[in-house]
Amino acid sequence: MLDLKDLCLTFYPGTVNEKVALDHVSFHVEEGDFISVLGTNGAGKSTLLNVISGSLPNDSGSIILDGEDISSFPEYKRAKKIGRLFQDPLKGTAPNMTIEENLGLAYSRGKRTTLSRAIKKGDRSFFIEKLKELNLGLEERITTNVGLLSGGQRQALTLLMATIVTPKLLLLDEHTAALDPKTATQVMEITDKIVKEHNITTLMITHNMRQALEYGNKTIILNEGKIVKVLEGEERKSTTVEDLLQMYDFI
Ligand SMILES: Nc1ncnc2c1ncn2[C@@H]1O[C@H](COP(=O)(O)OP(=O)(O)OP(=O)(O)O)[C@@H](O)[C@H]1O
Repeated sequence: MLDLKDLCLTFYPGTVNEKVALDHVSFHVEEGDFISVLGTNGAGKSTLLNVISGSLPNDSGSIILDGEDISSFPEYKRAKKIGRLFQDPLKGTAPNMTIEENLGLAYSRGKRTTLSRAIKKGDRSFFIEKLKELNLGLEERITTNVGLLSGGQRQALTLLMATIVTPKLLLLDEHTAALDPKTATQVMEITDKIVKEHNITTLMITHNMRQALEYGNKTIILNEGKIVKVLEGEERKSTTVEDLLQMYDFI
């Protein structure tokens, strides 16, 4: 589904601030893989997701998504295939628009349309069904402005918006890190349910090692812009948080 081939990116090359953020990253992601991405601060995790989504240009290498080389596509074109969530629940929604309007825009992603046309007759009942699945009572608040929602409610809505048209790839950049532990667990469970139901190929950055092992089918560890460990199958099943901490000590 996703092939990363020899991706490189250096910030401020040739200066005293030169920083190699991605160092010949090659990796193959199978369709339906749900991969947790670990690594110390500055390891290159967000840069990797930024390069895949097109918000940062890579210096060299290529990105093949669903058989298509998207390396030269601008970010807006990739956004038709890639859903993305950030740590900040304020990103990804329009606060002065209602839940319904936000969902309408997300639902018409990739189509040239006006807001009034984005929300068509009959969509409301579909949106209400989708909101019910979040189990947060948002279906009762469809005409509420998104700016009035809590961080957790907003993050769950952003997740729904990113997946209401099933993306080829979902990129989650510490999307539960800013939430309190109970809400973070709730949003993580909603994420897992949506990803599994639609078999969405997903990369999820997290600093939560328990979460990294509990969710998804593979874990990769980045260090200094390189993938230094891939955990899957039996090895991943038998890996504990303590094992991961030890791995961090050795990288
Ligand atoms: N836009 C940028 N301009 C310059 N340097 C950058 C930029 N983005 C990232 N970097 C640098 O590249 C390196 C990798 O950063 P990145 O944000 O990808 O790390 P990370 O693994 O996501 O870290 P964290 O866990 O702290 O979020 C860091 O040294 C960072 O300072």
